[in-house]
Amino acid sequence: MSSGTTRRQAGRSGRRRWPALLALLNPVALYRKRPARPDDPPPEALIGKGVRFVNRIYMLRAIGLGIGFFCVAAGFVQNPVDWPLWALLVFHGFIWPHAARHWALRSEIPYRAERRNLIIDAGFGGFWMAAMNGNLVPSAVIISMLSMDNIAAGGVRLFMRGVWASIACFLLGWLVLDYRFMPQSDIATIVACLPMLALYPLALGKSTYDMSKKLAERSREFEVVSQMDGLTRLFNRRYWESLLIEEFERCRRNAGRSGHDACLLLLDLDHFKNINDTHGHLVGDEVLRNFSQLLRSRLREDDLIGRYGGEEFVVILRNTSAADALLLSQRLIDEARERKSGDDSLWGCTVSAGLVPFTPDMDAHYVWLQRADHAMYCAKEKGRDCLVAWDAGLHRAQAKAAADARAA
Ligand SMILES: Nc1nc2c(ncn2[C@@H]2O[C@H](COP(=O)(O)OP(=O)(O)OP(=O)(O)O)[C@@H](O)[C@H]2O)c(=O)[nH]1
Repeated sequence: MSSGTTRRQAGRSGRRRWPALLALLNPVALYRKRPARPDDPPPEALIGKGVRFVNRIYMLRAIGLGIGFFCVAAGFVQNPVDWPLWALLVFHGFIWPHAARHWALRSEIPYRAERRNLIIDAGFGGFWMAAMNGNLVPSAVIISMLSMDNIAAGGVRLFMRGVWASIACFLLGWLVLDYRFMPQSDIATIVACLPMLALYPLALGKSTYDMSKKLAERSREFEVVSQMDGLTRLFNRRYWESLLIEEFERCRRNAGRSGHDACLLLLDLDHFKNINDTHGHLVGDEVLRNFSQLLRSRLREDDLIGRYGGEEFVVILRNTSAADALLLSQRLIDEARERKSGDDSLWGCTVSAGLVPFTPDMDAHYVWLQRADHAMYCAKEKGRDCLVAWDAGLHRAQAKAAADARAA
């Protein structure tokens, strides 16, 4: 891309950003209900959402307003006020946190109600500034703590809404109370603000840390779930193929070195459709789960087992020689057959399998897979319930079949 194009694009996106920034300075736009976007969840999906958010903010609010009480109280001692303001301060410091939580939890959408409570907090902050006649230290401490809350809870938009709420309530306080600008803070007031300065950021930091830890755990869980097949809890095809590519590259790098062999095993349940048709899909699912369990119990941790499709399973036998892989695969097929007369957990299903050791002549990982597929189909053709290992003869047969297909 030319630098001219880049500059033009940057200019365009910059131009688009300006209205958004200006909207943050416009209280009418900030408080106007945002038009619904196509990817918004339906309103009914929001009902009951945000309980954890409410509880988290409750804890912070109880600590913050409890300590903040002493900041404002010190301001009131320095510049005395009438008892209704003291009563309002006691309410805000010690009753409001519980009332706000109760109110939010009883709302249809607790998350939204809690955001509203945060704006009310910011409004109180502005009002206390006016009530303290602009006493500088407590005003700055309270406003910065409330802003920290709002930006942490709802980003710049909630922060700016809070700023406007603070300004409005400051002006209201100015009009209602006999406001005189007295910014000097005496030493007692400054000392009373210190606990808030020291403790509140700690509480907010701890709460943010706990939340990010939980988020990291969630994203790890999601990652694991996205790699798994839901029914069998084996790797799903997409993830397993990525492992196959890695293994293929590893084998290519180590080609010729002993102890770095790997084999690919493709297993398919025979006449599985009959199980579904005769006993129903639930029994079919049970057979798939039982067979996965058999694979898991007989293979090593190191082997990478995946569900390739409906009743097809794939295994990368890592660091396994062709001779060992042959023995192991044959044992699996025998065990599946023996279950017919044993616990019958496979409902009489037998297994056909194709086995292909890695060889350096393979150009790409899918050649390995194609060969395994071909070997497995040869096992089906041989009458099922058996293992076919890839060898030069099969290679020639496949090459001939491919040439015939091309000629036809
Ligand atoms: N119960 C269940 N059945 C599935 C699932 N996925 C695929 N199937 C079924 O597996 C069956 C596979 O049938 P076919 O491909 O004809 O294979 P087959 O009956 O095993 O025949 P051969 O492979 O030739 O021995 C189909 O009926 C699919 O509907 C699943 O998750 N659960």
